[in-house]
Amino acid sequence: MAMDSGEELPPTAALVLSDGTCFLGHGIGTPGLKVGELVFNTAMTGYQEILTDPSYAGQIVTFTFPHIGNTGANAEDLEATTHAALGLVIRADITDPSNWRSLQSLESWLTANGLAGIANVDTRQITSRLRREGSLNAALLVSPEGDLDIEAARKAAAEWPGLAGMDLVPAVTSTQRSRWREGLWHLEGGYALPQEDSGLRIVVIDYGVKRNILRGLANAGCEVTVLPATATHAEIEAVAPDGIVLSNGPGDPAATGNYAVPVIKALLEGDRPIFGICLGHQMLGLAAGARTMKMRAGHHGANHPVQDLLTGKVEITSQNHGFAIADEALPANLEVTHRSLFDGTIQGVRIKGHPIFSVQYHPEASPGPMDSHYLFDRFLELVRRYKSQKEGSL
Ligand SMILES: NC(=O)CC[C@H](N)C(=O)O
Repeated sequence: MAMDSGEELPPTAALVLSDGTCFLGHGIGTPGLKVGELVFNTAMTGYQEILTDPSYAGQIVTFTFPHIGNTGANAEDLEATTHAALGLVIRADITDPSNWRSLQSLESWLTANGLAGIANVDTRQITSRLRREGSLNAALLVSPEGDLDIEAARKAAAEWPGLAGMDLVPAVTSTQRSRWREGLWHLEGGYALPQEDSGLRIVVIDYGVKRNILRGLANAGCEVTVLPATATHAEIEAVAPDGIVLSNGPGDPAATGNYAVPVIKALLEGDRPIFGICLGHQMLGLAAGARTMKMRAGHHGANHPVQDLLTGKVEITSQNHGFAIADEALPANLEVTHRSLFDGTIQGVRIKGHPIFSVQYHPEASPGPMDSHYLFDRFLELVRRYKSQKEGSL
């Protein structure tokens, strides 16, 4: 194996694709075998937020940015402590940390959190293959002793069923109702206490929610209640929320059909504001009667241009999805509000005549630009209006 230094070392990791292609490299993180879908992410920052986003459950992330490790690892950039990405594929050895927030090196954090990785592989070759041929399943094998059973990895990759049809929400959702109180991280160091109480009560249904969605709502002074993905319509009503957020999450939206979608369908009959994010957006589409599809290579990065069709404005967005609402057979009551300027796919919808909308991307960013934060304001404005109308009619 050719290391960056030119030194030849025996390989301690292998990445074996489902078509049998094998990349050898330097193992990092936790030894063992991980099998999942191989995706690539083009973000230049935020590797810890990416790796802890529960939407990545069942996936191995190839980073196209070559310097991974320079911010080390800290306690603030965790998007969740549940299952998330299985591991990572990087071009060079992990860079030494040189950031004031770093508490430990990326390598020791990976090991402590059970993530596997391979370094010193040609990430450009992997990425161009995934772009050309679409997503592939892969096995990531790490063994510090170098006894790599490539055949076992090849078999595991070939036999992995793939994300289509796979429901991974039960592996990442919270099991109990809880309250979220922490605001957004501030550059001065530390989390902001939520702003003055806005009096708005928001329920977030947790399909694998990222903490920065919860922080954004708490920061705006909302009372945030997090409910498990299996929450029934009655359990949601029992909180008497002024607005509902359907969170991001992993796996195939169509595979959650027997619990989440019927509940969302019932919520659509009501008049409460609803905001869907990523998996939540896809499931909102399903509940409204649309179809979802598996994309070829998906969108994973922090620089995806999206046009808001209502204002004409273009925003640069943070994205992480492999499924999307299909353009075919859209129900008449669903209006497309946002589209990707990369490939024209649907990036936002709203239910005509109702305060209900959703986006395919991540308005909370983490990592990524903050262009889409206005969507939280748009949602909270609808929530405020709903609450004052409700109080006015009492
Ligand atoms: N970030 C998300 O919520 C991802 C949604 C879904 N699992 C997809 O890959 O399309």
